[in-house]
Amino acid sequence: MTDLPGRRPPPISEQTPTLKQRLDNLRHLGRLIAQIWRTSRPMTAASIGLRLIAALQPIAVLYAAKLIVDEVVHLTSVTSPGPSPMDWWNAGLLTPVLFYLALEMALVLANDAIGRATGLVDSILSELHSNQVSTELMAHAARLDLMHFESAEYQDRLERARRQAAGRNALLSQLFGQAQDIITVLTLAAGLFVFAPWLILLLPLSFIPSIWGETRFNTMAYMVSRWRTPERRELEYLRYIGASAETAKEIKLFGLGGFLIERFKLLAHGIFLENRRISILRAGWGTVFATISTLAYYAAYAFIVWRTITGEFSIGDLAFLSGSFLRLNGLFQKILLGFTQIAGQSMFLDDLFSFFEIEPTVLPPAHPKAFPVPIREGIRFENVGFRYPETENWVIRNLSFTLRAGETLALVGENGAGKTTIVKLLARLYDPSEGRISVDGVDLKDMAPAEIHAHLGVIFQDFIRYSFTARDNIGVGRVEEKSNQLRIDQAAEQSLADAVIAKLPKGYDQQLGRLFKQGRDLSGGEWQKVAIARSYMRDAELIILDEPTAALDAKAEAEVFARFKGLASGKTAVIISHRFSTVRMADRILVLEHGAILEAGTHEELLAKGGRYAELFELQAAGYR
Ligand SMILES: Nc1ncnc2c1ncn2[C@@H]1O[C@H](COP(=O)(O)OP(=O)(O)OP(=O)(O)O)[C@@H](O)[C@H]1O
Repeated sequence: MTDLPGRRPPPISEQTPTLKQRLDNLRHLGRLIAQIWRTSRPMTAASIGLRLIAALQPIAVLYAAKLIVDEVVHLTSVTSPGPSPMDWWNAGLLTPVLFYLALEMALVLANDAIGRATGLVDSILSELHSNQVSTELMAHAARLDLMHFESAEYQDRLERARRQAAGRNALLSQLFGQAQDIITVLTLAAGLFVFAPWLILLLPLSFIPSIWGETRFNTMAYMVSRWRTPERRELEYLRYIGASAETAKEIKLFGLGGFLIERFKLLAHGIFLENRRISILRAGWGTVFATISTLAYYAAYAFIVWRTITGEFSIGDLAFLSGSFLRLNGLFQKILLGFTQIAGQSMFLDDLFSFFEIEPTVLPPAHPKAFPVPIREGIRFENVGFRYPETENWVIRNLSFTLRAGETLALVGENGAGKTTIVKLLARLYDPSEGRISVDGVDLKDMAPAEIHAHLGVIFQDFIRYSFTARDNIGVGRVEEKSNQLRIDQAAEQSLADAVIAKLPKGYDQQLGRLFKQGRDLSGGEWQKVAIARSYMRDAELIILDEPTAALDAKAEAEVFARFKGLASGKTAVIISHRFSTVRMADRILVLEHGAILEAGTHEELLAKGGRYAELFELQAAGYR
């Protein structure tokens, strides 16, 4: 098997990742933070700043509570100045306790406000970040080769990355929240350490088992999700064909609903069972670990109570220490679980960032040459051979021919003969595995793909039916000119799309397709005319129509071609068609078989030769007699 170019080994094999691999994945957090920072510096700074302030609040509140309790205890032992609060106030006895109460209230109020502000900043930042990831993802996908989109492995990776683009929002808050909790823990631990240093030793007992459990179950969940990507993609696909406008007709007529549902159920059930097993294990062990942690807390509590009874701690100390210990215990668990969750999430981040690591292989050369305008000699294939990545078979081998400047060349051949592949090579969507393709002597590899594409007008048989307006459907053929109505009119006229648009209630402003409200669907042939108009938007030196007229009726086809010939006069053109009425209009015809040329010549020459072309032509003509 040939290896996929631009590929790096899958980050994690079918085995559970080692500790080193897990730590390795943590490096993605740096990239994530950089990405968040790129998204919005002020928002990121605000989120961090607010959390820093909030981190100090718990110890401050606990300490205020301790002061209140100690003051109350003290007040219970003083001689009462009178029965009413005013007597106490006038005697100046209430000032400290009221001050502490006001302090605690202010701290609580401030914390509430900061919490809300943080939530607000985070939710805005999350949305911005999610948009940022999506745009970076689309921008990177646009840089990749066609090869990447035609390979199942890359589709899996793209799918995983796409899921991460939307699914990592919680990670942002979690990451920053983690930093906040760590600061809180440090302050609380410092307080605890001052009063009862060795109480801290009890803490690990309460959190270590939970950490172990969480790490394990996170990894298991990730591995299941990773192994199951192909199945999940199939589920998505089944869901799509089972319930979408494009497929409804055929699914209904073939009565495939039940079949698809069964297939979906079978696949979904397998994934469900695995997920359920992990959930049950997680819940069971979670209960055990939570019990251990509660036991540790009460052991510490009993100790503090005893020291208070013996008079070593004040009642305020008791409140402060038990409060600190409780919070510390909870926070420790939260932080460490947070770490394992973050580590778990960073495995998913690997899916996102490893997609960004895929590099295009069809690259512009260091010193790209310009596409020859106009083409003077022609386009030459010299001993071209091609295999699709990861396949053994040569789709094209030893192919040599010249597409002369100004000539219309038709490619004819059975399904799978390699016609579309030749077009992909001509457009430098792939580079040949062997041999060379040149335009006026300049190798295609010496030109930047974008430069080549700028001089091509290509319409593939599986062209896109954009759910845009009619105007944009044509205009995107050349985005810079998409508001140039004159040009759009011309392109529409040349491709006969003008009549299609004239029939639409809103003309050029009509939304096409069934995807959106008020969209209007077109017939196959009408879509094709719109698609051909798109290619006419370009000042193409080379026009390629890959089965452009398959859905057109005979009259429309004759007309489209008459115009095409008019438009293509002086331009070099390639037509792929199974219709001989189209093919015969070409200046020259290449008959392909298994990626090699079987016959070549004009329609008349090939008929006179009495070879394969004549045979196929007769076969089709007989059908009309
Ligand atoms: N992305 C791909 N990966 C692997 N093999 C491919 C890929 N695309 C096409 N092929 C194979 O290459 C061969 C030639 O395909 P191609 O699409 O060029 O044929 P074609 O002559 O255009 O056929 P048709 O008349 O049916 O459109 C086929 O056997 C096909 O299975």
